[in-house]
Amino acid sequence: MIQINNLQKKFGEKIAVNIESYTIPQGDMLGLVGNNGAGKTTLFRLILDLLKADGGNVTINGIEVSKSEEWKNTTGAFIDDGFLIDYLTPEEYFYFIGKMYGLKKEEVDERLAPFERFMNGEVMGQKKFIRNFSMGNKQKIGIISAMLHHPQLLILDEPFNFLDPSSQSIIKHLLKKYNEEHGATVIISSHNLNHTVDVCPRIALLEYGAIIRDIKNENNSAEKELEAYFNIGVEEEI
Ligand SMILES: Nc1ncnc2c1ncn2[C@@H]1O[C@H](COP(=O)(O)OP(=O)(O)OP(=O)(O)O)[C@@H](O)[C@H]1O
Repeated sequence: MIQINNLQKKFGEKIAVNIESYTIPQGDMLGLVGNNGAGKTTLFRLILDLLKADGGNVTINGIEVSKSEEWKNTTGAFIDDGFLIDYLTPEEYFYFIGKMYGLKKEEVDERLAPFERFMNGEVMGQKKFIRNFSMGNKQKIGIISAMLHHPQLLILDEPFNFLDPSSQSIIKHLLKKYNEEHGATVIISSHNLNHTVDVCPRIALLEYGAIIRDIKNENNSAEKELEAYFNIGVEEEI
């Protein structure tokens, strides 16, 4: 379970995150949506202790993320390609990540198998360093490496970015399956409302750093509410 308490982060005078209280129970699949600059990435960085909060805290299973390393073994994340190691090939990178979590080469291979269609023959065996891959393929490498150790908490910032339509569809399916089969908490952010309502039974809408709506989404029921929110003012201004 993730608990957010009075979490605040400012950049100068700009409030990036300001969340009084928010709970994400284990096993939830949560979509974070919000306009550019709403605070999605900053919130992820605070959850992952990549940024120091100005106030408040985040706990994962009761552990305050900034005060312990324990949650790291059971958390996987891909925020941007800064997470990757550019001078390795994807294979070298996957085995390196596997080693970190005590996985043998064969175990890594086994865990890569379900991603075969997602990789579409363009990731493995290319004899190419990660730095020379396209943005879409880097995105794939990052998502897969975040999932390799079967984390109980998976955080992906804009996982559909740079992916072609069929890869978007495959990763939607894989994430849903992962959440269901592993009982893992999965949190994604996205500007793609269709994908978000397709895969996330719960959706948090961020505005100026605050969660202004916590939407239950059953059979795409959140679609209309989200479309109404994101269309506000558009007709008047055009
Ligand atoms: N390192 C930083 N220095 C200064 N301001 C920052 C920094 N990181 C984020 N911000 C500001 O904090 C606010 C929230 O940014 P954030 O990147 O979290 O939003 P986002 O919802 O992820 O946006 P997008 O959808 O455009 O990716 C924005 O106003 C942004 O300009």
